[in-house]
Amino acid sequence: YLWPSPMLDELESLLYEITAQPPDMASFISPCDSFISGGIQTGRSNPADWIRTAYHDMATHNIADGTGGLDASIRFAEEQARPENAGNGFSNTLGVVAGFSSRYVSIADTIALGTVMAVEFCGGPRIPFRGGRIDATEPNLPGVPEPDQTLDSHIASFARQGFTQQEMITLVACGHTFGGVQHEPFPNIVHEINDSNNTQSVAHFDTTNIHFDNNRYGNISPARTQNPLVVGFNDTTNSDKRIFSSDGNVTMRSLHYAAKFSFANSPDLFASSCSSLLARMLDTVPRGVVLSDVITPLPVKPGNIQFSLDGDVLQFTGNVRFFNLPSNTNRIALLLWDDHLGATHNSTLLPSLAGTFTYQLGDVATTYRFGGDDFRGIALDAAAGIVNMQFMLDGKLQTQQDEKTVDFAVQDSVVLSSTSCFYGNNATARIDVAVRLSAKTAAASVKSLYIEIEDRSSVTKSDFFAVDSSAKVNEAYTMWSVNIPGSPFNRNVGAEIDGVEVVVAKVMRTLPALPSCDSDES
Ligand code: HEM
Repeated sequence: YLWPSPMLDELESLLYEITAQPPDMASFISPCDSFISGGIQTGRSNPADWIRTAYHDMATHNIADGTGGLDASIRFAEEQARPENAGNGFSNTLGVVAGFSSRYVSIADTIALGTVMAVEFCGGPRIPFRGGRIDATEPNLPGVPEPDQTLDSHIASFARQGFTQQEMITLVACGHTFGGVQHEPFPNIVHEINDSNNTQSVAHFDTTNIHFDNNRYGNISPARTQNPLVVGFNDTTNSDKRIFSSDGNVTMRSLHYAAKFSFANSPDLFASSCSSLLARMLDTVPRGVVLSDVITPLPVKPGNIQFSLDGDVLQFTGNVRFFNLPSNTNRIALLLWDDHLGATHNSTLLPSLAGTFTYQLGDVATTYRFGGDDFRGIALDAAAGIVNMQFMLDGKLQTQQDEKTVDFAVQDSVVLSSTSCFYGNNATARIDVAVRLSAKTAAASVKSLYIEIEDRSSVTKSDFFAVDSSAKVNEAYTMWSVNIPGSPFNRNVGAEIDGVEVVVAKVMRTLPALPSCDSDES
């Protein structure tokens, strides 16, 4: 995809700018025995909960009528209360992953991301990730298979979800390499285990229950496995036994004994089968939801682009991240830009404080910031403004992901003014916004400027109240103002530009220390 795209840019960061440090998502699964309320001594782990949550959310899908699928309907209490969703793993999972949703990233996308990360971080393959899932507004119909049901009903259930019998066998094996069955929600399957290292009495599927692995000695051989859904004391609930042996063990043999049987040259058959089937599981969404292409890292990614109009000067700040550049201590890095008057300019890019950083998955980010030594960014002539950026490294223009586009579009139609200020006791702020005269779209969209309060995925908008729309700041911009009563923290100035709603400025981040308005009045 081409930058900018608010949703894909955010998902790309969540997928590739991964560190195991808080507050990143990966910090909850590093190490893989992490659990929401303590470590492995509970017998439980976040990666297992996250993967089971994604499956149970998806398993309501009906391929015939397109209803259900991975749409975060599992967040509704009504779904969690169903017997098919026994246990508190779903609320535990949502308590973590939903925190990474935003106005652009759905909770359903964070559930899918959780599975991608859990599998990859805990020894498994990369699962190709697409974005764009849409959160359901009400619970889905029931439809998650339960261990006491018959094999025929399980085959029918997976067929309804869109998976063949062979795919069912593989997908269950891929999921049940993590975690286990807990006593409390499943007392008919697991007795209480009086073990201070397993306080929640979890009978694990295998001995490596916090790792994705081809458990070659487990599962198909009742003599060798500990899987409580294969060798459980209650044969009615031995669903994995019935599922794994349902084709005479052909699929399980080929997965687990690849080296000995027909897949002699495919030692990673288990990993590759799980990668593609788990991707299909995550991409099983209600009909009509269109997912993006698989998100791969952007080679060049601008970030934190902000403007502040100060008289005739448009202060322009931002940074740019390059992935996996060859190391070069003498690199000459330039930002070039085209202005509204047809001229091209350039400025040397400066190493950012973030510098060079290796992320958890091995991508090396080299980050530069725009502008001078004073950290105020680049002073643009307000009338000339900016239309497009290009980035040049050692004389070579860098391209976007399509390997041909060199332009990175920037909009300066609606920008924050440095005259924004606080009244008296900081209870009220006056936010001044400058609208570019020449921008037809901006002129047309003045009516749709607004202040918004962003709270995770909900956005409350207040219409922009124009105090003085005729005041010209300079030859290029007119000024609009609004008074925000109450705390001005976390307010965005939004605008509709060319029919697309964008956040023009994050008020507090742009102007960390607003000056007092009171001097205006004196
Ligand atoms: C017929 C199909 C299936 C049945 C009957 C079934 C049944 C179960 C049961 C009873 C548990 C114990 C849950 C708990 O104690 O919290 C469990 C755990 C689990 N299941 Fe399944 N499952 C099925 C398919 C799948 C699939 C397709 C996946 C994912 C690809 C999956 C992933 C998991 C995971 C990761 C756990 C461990 C959860 C934890 O330890 O917190 N299951 N399953």
